[in-house]
Amino acid sequence: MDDALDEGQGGGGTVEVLIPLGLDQAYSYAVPSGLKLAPGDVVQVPLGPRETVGVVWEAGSGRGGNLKKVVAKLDMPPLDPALRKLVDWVAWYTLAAKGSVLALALKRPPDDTPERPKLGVRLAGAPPARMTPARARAIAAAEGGLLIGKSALAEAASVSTAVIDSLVDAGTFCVEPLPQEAIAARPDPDHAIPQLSYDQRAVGDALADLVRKQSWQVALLEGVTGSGKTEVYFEAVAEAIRLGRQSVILMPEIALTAQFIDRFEARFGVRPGLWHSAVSGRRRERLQAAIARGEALVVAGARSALFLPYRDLGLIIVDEEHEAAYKQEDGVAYHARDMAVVRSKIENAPVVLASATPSLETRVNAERGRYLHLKLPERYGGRELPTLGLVDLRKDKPERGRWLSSQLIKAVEANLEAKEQSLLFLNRRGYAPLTLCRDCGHRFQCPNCSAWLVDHRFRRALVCHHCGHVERRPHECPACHQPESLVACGPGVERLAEEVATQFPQARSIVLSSDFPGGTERLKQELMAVAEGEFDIVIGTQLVAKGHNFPGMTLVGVIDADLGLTSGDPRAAERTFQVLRQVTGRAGRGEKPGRALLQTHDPSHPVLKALVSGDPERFYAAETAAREAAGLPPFGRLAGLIVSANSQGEAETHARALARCAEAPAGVAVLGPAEAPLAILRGRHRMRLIVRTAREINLQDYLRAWLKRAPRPKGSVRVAVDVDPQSFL
Ligand SMILES: Nc1ncnc2c1ncn2[C@@H]1O[C@H](COP(=O)(O)OP(=O)(O)OP(=O)(O)O)[C@@H](O)[C@H]1O
Ligand SMILES: [Zn+2]
Repeated sequence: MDDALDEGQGGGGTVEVLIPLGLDQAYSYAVPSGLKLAPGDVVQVPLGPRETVGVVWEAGSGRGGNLKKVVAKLDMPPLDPALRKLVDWVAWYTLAAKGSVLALALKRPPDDTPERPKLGVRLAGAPPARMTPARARAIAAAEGGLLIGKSALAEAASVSTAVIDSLVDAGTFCVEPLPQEAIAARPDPDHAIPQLSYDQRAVGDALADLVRKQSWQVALLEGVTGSGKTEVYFEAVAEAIRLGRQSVILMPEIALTAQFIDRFEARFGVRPGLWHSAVSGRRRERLQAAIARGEALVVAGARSALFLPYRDLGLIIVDEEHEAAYKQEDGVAYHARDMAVVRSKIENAPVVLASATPSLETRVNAERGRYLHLKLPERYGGRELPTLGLVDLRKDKPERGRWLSSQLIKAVEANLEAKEQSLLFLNRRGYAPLTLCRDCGHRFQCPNCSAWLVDHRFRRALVCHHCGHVERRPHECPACHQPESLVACGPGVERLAEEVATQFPQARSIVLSSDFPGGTERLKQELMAVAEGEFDIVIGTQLVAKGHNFPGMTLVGVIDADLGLTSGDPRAAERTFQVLRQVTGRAGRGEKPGRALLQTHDPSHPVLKALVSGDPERFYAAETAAREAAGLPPFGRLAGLIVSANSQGEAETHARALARCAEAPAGVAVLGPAEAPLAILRGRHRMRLIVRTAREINLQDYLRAWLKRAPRPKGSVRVAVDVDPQSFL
């Protein structure tokens, strides 16, 4: 730098700064003299009338000229080259603006609720005037004057926390804040070494080897439900800890339950660093800093944990890699599993994709030798996989307005008799998916979307599952004003619960669904209560399908195995296979063997036949052949373009203009435009185009060139590109 140059000339040269907004390019700024900047530095820069945060993406070539100047360098860890490369890569792949991708990496956790210090109690004063056995136990447990968490003390003394409170009131105990929990205590790889089975040991060793090699490799860990995949990938995590390198375990948000954390703690002695939306902003901020310093050795998080500033990432694990929840649907449409593979390559580290039902893409990669294929074909402890049977609903027909076949009812009764748990699975929230007027046929539709409103009795409302629109369920039909004429059509979990209560009045039953008040905290409690055997019958949506361990569960009844097979979505068969295999895999994980009954109107459907045969190879082979024949992923590439606008006319005009300037060289097919299956969403009209190309065609280049030729969207028109679409609505 030449300090002699006068400031107005931008004595410090220039830098290209990327701003975390929907902009694709970095902007040039002058560097004030005296300020030293390097790529990755986080800076404050003027943007229009305001100032904003940005990241130095590269050194500039020019001399300041009349450029605006960088205001300051912020005291934040710089984005290292690996993370910058990931941002560039994700933007290239998804066609999202680079600034939008940067926002994922630079996002500061919300500055929300301050971390509440947890309170503990300590023995401080004289015993209370009135002594009870419970009080005496609590005092005895607090002997020695240590500061103990209130609930921990209550548990140790087997008293309720009310007893502790009463002793605080009496002055026997005093209350003090507990010392702040360490955000990233060092896990001990040898805290509790498990006794692995022969198979588990072989796979665990292979994974630990990959970590030791410190080079890039994708491994598919395919193990049947209950085979101990978690136990086994913990071996790889342990190895990374021994080497002092960081690991990240990605999970679908909902799988980050108390059960997982407890297992981690039992294995490593401390909790992992947790990164998901329910963790307070302050905690996440501290964790982020600890990650950047390399102190947090293991992070368990939802998909956004992929963009954290790891200092020395030595291992990535993607648990339940087949989960659709890994695909972000709004904003930057990235698939966290695929981007995890990208990040592991950039970091030169192994990545483990774990699942009992891998995605077809991953399966094919493993079969063709691109990924290492590690298998756990048996359940741990010699337990058998559940036996699966179909119930033909055409022959064993439930009564009108009911959904349990006589075979399923008998099976549940037998289970109640034997004091074993049953799970009834129905992937439909609410009471009924459709409400109509018996007299005039009026149906309740969302005013903003082309979707029926779902009756939610617990909430006393009709709800749109796409935009969240809520209205009261009226007493009369709004069209013909006939009172009491509205009828519910079809089943939801709430309605099934009603049937269960009538059918099995003596049973303790519970509905588990994501839309009840109380959020994830309540759900965690409920899942725990189920695992502890407090309920006989569990009624649940796909939330209960995976990752949970209910030792007393021996029967799974699938109410509607056909649901999802008829959607016309190219992944319908795969999705159904996965969810049904996962949910039936909840049965028989404890001492007793399990079984599952699947109710269907189409018992000869290939997906159901493959499931019942117990031979997943049969399904994968047939589905692989079908995809190959149709040129669908992973044998071809796919992208969806959604053109949306405030009016049908605008959306259609633009979609047609877009289609007209599409080229179709050999190996490229452009389908549409057609109305999207969800033709109106949140008041916006939607048209869809699909691009399918051969594998060797560079889909991203093709799309970019096309969009460049195409007319700019005007007025309310927006074009959203979705590479590797998972949802086809
Ligand atoms: N080596 C082992 N020693 C003791 N317990 C084990 C061992 N391996 C597995 N288990 C137990 O078996 C059960 C199933 O293991 P785990 O949850 O890891 O299986 P999974 O393959 O992840 O199953 P799913 O795919 O259904 O989630 C757990 O309760 C786990 O603690
Ligand atoms: Zn809606």
